[in-house]
Amino acid sequence: INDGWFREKETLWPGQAMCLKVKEILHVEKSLYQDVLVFKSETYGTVLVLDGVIQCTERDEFSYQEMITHLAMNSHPDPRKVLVIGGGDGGVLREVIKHDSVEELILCEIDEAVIRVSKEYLPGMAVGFNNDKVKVVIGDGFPFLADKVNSFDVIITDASDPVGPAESLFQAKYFELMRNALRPGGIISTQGECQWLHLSLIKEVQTYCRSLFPVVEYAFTTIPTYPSGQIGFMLCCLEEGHNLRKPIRRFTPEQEAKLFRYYNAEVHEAAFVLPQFTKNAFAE
Ligand SMILES: NCCCN[C@H]1CC[C@H](N)CC1
Repeated sequence: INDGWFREKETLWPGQAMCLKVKEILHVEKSLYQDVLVFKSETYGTVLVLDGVIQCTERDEFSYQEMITHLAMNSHPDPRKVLVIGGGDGGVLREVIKHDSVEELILCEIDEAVIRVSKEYLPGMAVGFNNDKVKVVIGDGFPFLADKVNSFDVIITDASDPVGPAESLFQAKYFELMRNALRPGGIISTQGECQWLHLSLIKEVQTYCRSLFPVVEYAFTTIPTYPSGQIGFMLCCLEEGHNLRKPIRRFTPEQEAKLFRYYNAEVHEAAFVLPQFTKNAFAE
């Protein structure tokens, strides 16, 4: 941070950097896994930064949290057992519990500092922890999944980027573990990076997902403070021929107006409509 601006300089998006004007630095810490920074921005509310990368801001986090969650949850007929890998800020938990069908919700986060800091500085996201359906495990999602079989209806991997603690969550083996942990008809939704920046990585992930799942789709959402203003999701389903592009469960427009700020049934469908350059890359 200099001259009062935070600059998100990162080799994963060379030659560009998102800047946010800083009002006040709230917390700086070196956790067991990463550098943790929380600051109050001038125009995006409180911001959580891990290893110099923006994870969420109060003003636009809902776009990512709602889409990574409801694209999967509304594609499943009756999601009862849900697992979140990562997601220590609590935002995905807040979204999952909007579905009454959920009986058991486990969150496996490697870094307790993220949960602690989110509870202190991001109450609007950490609200997800205040629910008796939620069970929190502090640990690495990779070994956590290693002994899970036929256990979850939906698995959401709310990861940071594939450098640092989340690196293993982008490997083929990890997707195999998620597949084995799913119950029949299970669905996974993972942080799928950005088509403007990481098309080769997305293609790589898509290729090994296609070797593991009968249905694999990429969707994306707009979010101002992520690199290039948008982020994608890889959605996979174990059920042959299942069309993930249309929600099979939906809330009424009145419920959507009350429950969401980004997601709705039309946005669900629109999220899978891809620009030609991405379609061309995926067809190669
Ligand atoms: N719930 C926290 C979201 C983490 N998602 C990622 C953060 C870092 C970004 N470059 C990509 C999305």
